[in-house]
Amino acid sequence: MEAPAVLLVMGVSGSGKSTVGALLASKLGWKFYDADDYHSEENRMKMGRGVPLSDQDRIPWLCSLHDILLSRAVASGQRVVLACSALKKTYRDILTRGRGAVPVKGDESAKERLAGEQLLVVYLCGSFETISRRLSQRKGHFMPPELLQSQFGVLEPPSGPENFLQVSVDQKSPAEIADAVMEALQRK
Ligand SMILES: Nc1ncnc2c1ncn2[C@@H]1O[C@H](COP(=O)(O)OP(=O)(O)O)[C@@H](O)[C@H]1O
Ligand SMILES: O=C(O)[C@H](O)[C@@H](O)[C@H](O)[C@H](O)COP(=O)(O)O
Repeated sequence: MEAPAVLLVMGVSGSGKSTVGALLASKLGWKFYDADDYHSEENRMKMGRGVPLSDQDRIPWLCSLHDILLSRAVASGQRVVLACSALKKTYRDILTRGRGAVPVKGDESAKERLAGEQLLVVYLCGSFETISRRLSQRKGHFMPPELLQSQFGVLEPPSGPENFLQVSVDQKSPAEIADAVMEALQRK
């Protein structure tokens, strides 16, 4: 398999995406982006009021993550770790291929799309109990812990043919999770 240019660290709120993603980027020497930093003010306010985002709220955000971070970075030879909830398969498809999933002949933007194999999904899975406990202890974040149930409701864990690794976060520290991902990357 071609080495991935992008690691997409995904999972529900509180699964450890930001913490583990930053650790992985530092181990790999890759650029780290946190999708939370790219939400519109409306999206942040909505989540802050305890209302889950809809597809309509998420799709423009995911398209811009594809356009401004992933396709541009990969086209310029950068390697990137992106922490992003990416809860549904269609959201991951948008991150990988942008708004149009299928390249259109004569469409110049097609060359900026990422081949599926260039993106490896790192799925951080964990129990509601563990993640909810961690979220209730997290300070200074706009996402209210009450939205966790809806995140599990929307979650579509990756499955074949998606290019992914799955790591359980229940019994491991962030450093142990990052080490497990690094080992799995070496085996790929
Ligand atoms: N494996 C872990 N073990 C213990 N605490 C963790 C672990 N991963 C993350 N945390 C803590 O849980 C909270 C949520 O982690 P965070 O990285 O913000 O998750 P996310 O980015 O997925 O919302 C933070 O306070 C973080 O320090
Ligand atoms: O699609 C969504 O509903 C949001 O992106 C959500 O999944 C994300 O989790 C928030 O941005 C909170 O940020 P944390 O994941 O860092 O808690």
